[in-house]
Amino acid sequence: MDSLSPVIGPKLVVPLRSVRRILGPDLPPNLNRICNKNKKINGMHAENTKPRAASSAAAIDFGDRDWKSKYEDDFQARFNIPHLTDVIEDALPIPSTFCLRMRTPTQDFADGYINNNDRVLLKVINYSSPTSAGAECIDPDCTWVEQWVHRAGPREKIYFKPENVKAAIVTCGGLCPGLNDVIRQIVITLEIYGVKKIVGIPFGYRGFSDKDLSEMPLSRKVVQNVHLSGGSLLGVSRGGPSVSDIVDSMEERGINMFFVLGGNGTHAGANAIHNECRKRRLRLAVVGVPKTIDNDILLMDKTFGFDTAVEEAQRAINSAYIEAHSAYHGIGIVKLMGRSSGFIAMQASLASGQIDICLIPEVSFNLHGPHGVLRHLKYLLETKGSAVVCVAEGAGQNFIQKTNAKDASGNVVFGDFGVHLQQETKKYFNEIGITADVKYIDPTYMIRACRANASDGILCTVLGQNAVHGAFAGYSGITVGICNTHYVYLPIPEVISYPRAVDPNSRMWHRCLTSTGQPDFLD
Ligand SMILES: Nc1ncnc2c1ncn2[C@@H]1O[C@H](COP(=O)(O)OP(=O)(O)OP(=O)(O)O)[C@@H](O)[C@H]1O
Ligand SMILES: O=P(O)(O)OC[C@H]1O[C@](O)(CO)[C@@H](O)[C@@H]1O
Ligand SMILES: [Mg+2]
Repeated sequence: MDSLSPVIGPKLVVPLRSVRRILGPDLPPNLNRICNKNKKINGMHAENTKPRAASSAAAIDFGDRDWKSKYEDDFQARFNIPHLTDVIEDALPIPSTFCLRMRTPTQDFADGYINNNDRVLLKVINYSSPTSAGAECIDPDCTWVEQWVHRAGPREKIYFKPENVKAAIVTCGGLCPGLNDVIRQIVITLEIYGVKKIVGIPFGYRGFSDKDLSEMPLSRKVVQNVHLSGGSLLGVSRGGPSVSDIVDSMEERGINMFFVLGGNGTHAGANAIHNECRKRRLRLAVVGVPKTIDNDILLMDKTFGFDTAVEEAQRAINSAYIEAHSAYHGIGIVKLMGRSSGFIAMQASLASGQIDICLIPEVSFNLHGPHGVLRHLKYLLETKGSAVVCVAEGAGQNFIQKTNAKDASGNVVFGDFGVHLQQETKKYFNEIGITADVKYIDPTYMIRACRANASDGILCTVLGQNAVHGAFAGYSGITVGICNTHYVYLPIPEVISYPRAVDPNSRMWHRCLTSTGQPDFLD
């Protein structure tokens, strides 16, 4: 991507020079900030996933009277959801075997099927100006452009005979509250369609290659109460066999419906598996369910487990607050998950109202110096007597020695900034001769192992059901999500082209700053 190209909204790339051509050299301050911010974010996440190659939006000529309709057509093509019939022309639909159990079905009460042409609007704010807070614009005038995505749900026609289906479920990456709820709902919904052969692949993609691991037969009876505990009934792992080995194994096992629960990495794998299946012309549906406690998947309102994490984090924050408040010059530090995205830290800080400083990977800060975090802690002790800090795990990595260590999936292993901050805080107050009682709480794995709360329980239920509806409808290479409170199907590449991050220019981050009252910690 042209390093001068700002990303104004997700992946809508407008070359900066064309913005400048229209607006002149002086960009509105907001747009300037957007440009700078995105350069920073793209650089920061380069290790993980590269931003998608500039789409045709990069070549938009705003002088063209039809640019808007061309953009909308391009968007529609990008968000088209792949279907088995794209490569298997003779795949014929049959009437759905899914029906709601009504003792007295009436004509008025439709079967509840979704029309294939139903769409959901992805963006709902019509920004009147690029300078409007948090504006996501495509052109310099911030013209309203419609971006429609496919509505999820059961279809009247299906592309699999339930008696011929062997469905497999896998959970990959780290744990996340709600995994069991999704597994449970997939199994229950498959059975309602009439599927008898349902298996779990143990310990992520590794379960396809490790000869000691055997498939776990699944049924409503097996999964009935799994949602009452956290973790994954199937186990999780990072790393594993190659895509072609996975597809070989699926062919051997006779799997023709594959449900993949995981984050960005898992979805990259799922999409590669889908492409390999297409290459082999297999009648096999691959459907993802985004699992990321960090909430770092693009375009969705949220991912399951995130709400639970924010809720559970309150206990740690409250403990840190009580410790800090009860000590003479107490400072509480809480570290929360978020490798490259500070959503949990931001939302947990907002929810608690007890945080004085929230540090996230997306926003740079100084530790030392007249405007640094430590100096502000001193001010807080002087004025309030105590302070509570919430840090996302990916924050402040520039202060820590890099190790080059990677996990089995190739993700960079981070240093512990929470511990570093604790040590630096102690050292700082020691050096300036002020008493400070520093307590550090790292609740990350306790949070991740929780069972889903009620709101995540509902989200998991709907996502699990829709994953099955999507597979039966013949879609493959898709994932399910919630956009503007409606459930949708999205093509996998569009949601994983880079990890979703907190926008430092967003209303939500501004609200967080308003709530904590923290300065910007920059010189
Ligand atoms: N680009 C890729 N292509 C194929 N498979 C991949 C790719 N990236 C990751 N994977 C596989 O996906 C699985 C999970 O990846 P990863 O460990 O990154 O977790 P994740 O899905 O991103 O979830 P989390 O949010 O917990 O990190 C691993 O088995 C890994 O080998
Ligand atoms: O220690 P593990 O299992 O590799 O998982 C840690 C990672 O998982 C995540 O929660 C994402 O699932 C990250 O925030 C974190 O870095
Ligand atoms: Mg990952």
